[in-house]
Amino acid sequence: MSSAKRALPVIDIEPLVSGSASASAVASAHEETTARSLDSASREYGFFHISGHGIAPSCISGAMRACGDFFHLPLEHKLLVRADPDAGEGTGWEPSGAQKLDESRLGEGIDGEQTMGDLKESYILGRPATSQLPPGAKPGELAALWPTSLGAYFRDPLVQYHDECWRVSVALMRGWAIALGKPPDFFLRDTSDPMTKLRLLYYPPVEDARYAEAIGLGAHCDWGALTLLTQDEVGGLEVCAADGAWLPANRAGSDTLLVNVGDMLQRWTNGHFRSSPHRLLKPATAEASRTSIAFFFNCNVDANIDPRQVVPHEVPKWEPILAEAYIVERATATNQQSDV
Ligand SMILES: O=C(O)CCC(=O)C(=O)O
Ligand SMILES: [Fe+2]
Repeated sequence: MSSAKRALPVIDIEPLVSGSASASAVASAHEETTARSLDSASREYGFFHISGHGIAPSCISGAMRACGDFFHLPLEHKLLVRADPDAGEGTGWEPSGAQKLDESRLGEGIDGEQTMGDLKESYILGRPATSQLPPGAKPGELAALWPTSLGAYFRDPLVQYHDECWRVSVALMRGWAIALGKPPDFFLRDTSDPMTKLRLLYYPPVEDARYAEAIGLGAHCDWGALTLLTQDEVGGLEVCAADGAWLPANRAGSDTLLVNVGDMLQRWTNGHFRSSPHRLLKPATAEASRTSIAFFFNCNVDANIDPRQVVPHEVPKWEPILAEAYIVERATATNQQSDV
C-alpha cells in the first residue's frame, strides 16, 4: 500500500481511562477490545492518535497558549531561563541549534548531511531522575526554571497539563499490560512516581533563507516508555513505518493527542512494540511557525526494564536495566554526540 493511503489509527481509549480510574483488577470487555487496537498499532507503527483521554480541551489549549506566550518572549527573557548546556537535557530554554537529534543518521533519506543543529527551540521541565536533580530539588517534584515575567499564567496550565498527561500515560500502560496478556495493573508499581519531561517546542517559519538547509527536528526515536504529543494544525511531523515509508503524523482532530512507543517500552517488550523514528523536516506551511508539546513518560527510577518479565518464554534481546540508568545513559550519549 502506498504511504499516501495509510494513516495512523485513531483509538478511543475511554475504556482504559475508566478502568484505570477505578483500578479494576479485571479488564472489562471494552478494555480488551481497546487493548487489541493498541496492540496492533504499537506493533505496526509504534504511533497512534487517541481520543477519549479525558483531558479537557481548555487544559490542552491552556498549555498550548502558554507555549506560544513563552516563545514570543524577548530574547533577554529567554536567556534568563537558559538550560545549562553542560547538564545534558536539563530544564529551561534551549535555543535553536542546541541539539541535533539525528544522532544515528536515522533520516538517511534526507539529501545531504545534517550539519546544523535542529531548528527547533525548546523549553523543558519535568520530574527528573534522582541523579539529575537540580540543587535543592526533592525527588518527585517538578523541576523547572519558571520565567518570572509570565508568572502563574504560564506555570499553572503547564503543571495541570503535565499531571493530566501522567494520568493518561498510566491508563495507556494499563492497556499495554492487557494487550500483552498480563494483569491490568502489571506496570502500575513502576509508574507510580515516574520520571517525566515536558518539552515545549517552537519551529520558526522556514521561508527565511538562513534556514533553507536546516531541519526542524532530526529523525530520532524517543528514549522513554511513551510520549504524548499535542500539536497545532500546521503539521509536518512524519513517522517511519516498519516498511521504511514516512507517514504524516499531523493532528487528527482538535481533541486528539498523538501517542508513540519509546525505546524503553520497545526494550521491555522484547521488541513486540515498535519505537519508530520520526522527524520534522520543515513545518508544512513555509510561512507559518509551528508549536507542539511533547510529554515523555519514563517510569519510576527503579523500574526494572527486563524483557524476561514481559515475555518469559522468549530469548531476551536486551539485558535488564533500571529505568534511571537507561535514561541517564541515553541523555549522556546524545550530549556527547552533539557538538553544537
Ligand atoms: O514537535 C513534534 O511534533 C515532535 C517532537 C519530538 O518528537 C520530540 O521532542 O521528541
Ligand atoms: Fe520525538
